[in-house]
Amino acid sequence: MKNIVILISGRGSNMQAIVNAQIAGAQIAAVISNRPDAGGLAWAAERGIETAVLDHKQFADRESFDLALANLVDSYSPDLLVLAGFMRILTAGFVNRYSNRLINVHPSLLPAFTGLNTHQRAIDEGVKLAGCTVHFVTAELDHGPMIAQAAVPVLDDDTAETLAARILVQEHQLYPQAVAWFVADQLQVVDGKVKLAAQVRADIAVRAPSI
Ligand SMILES: Nc1nc2c(c(=O)[nH]1)N[C@@H](CN(C=O)c1ccc(C(=O)N[C@@H](CCC(=O)O)C(=O)O)cc1)CN2
Ligand SMILES: NCC(=O)N[C@@H]1O[C@H](COP(=O)([O-])[O-])[C@@H](O)[C@H]1O
Repeated sequence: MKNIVILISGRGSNMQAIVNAQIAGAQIAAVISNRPDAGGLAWAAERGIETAVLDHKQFADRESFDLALANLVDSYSPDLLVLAGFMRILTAGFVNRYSNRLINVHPSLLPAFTGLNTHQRAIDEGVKLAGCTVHFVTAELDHGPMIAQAAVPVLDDDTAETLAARILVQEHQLYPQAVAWFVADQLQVVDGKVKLAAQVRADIAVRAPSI
């Protein structure tokens, strides 16, 4: 059984999708928010999942918040730390504690549109495809090794809200799948890129057919 801790900042719809997926081999140890008013906290608590709040506004700086957050997270002995609508940029010190076991879902087709307001920026740029990316988190914002992506069309009459809603449907399918791959040890980071274990075996077979 792998322990999963999920960090949220708001409604937590991706957290809900992961919980509802009832992933074999996964146990949601806790849901933690940096915002006391995060709607996802009540949703998780109503389902018997342990919740906690660490209000970033109560800390003098990012480093002290991240240190307290790491101590809280580590109290649940996570095998995997999942960012699900978590809206704080994490320090290198925090990220490096969870190398290759810290993931995030970002609402764009990375490397396009890192940061915030991705939907409006995609519309403003006139792109015809948008989507979401699940990736390992590194110190450099939204630049970690990508695990999976899903694309949706951008329609002429899209608003940021309509595009966000279309992408969210894909997030709710993609993120639980990515978590399930991690829990089943199907993910490997090779030269900074993520390969599914089966694909890694296939790649080796192609390069060395004599094996
Ligand atoms: N070191 C990293 N930290 C985080 C990453 C990452 O890849 N590396 N991913 C983000 C998630 N994210 C986009 O997917 C993201 C979240 C928050 C922000 C941001 O600018 N936050 C502001 C506050 C915004 C707010 O409170 O509404 C801030 O932290 O000052 C950008 C991108 C999670 N962290
Ligand atoms: N940069 C992080 C970011 O923008 N994350 C995005 O927040 C939305 C709400 O998530 P939620 O419904 O799971 O709380 C989701 O679209 C997620 O991709």
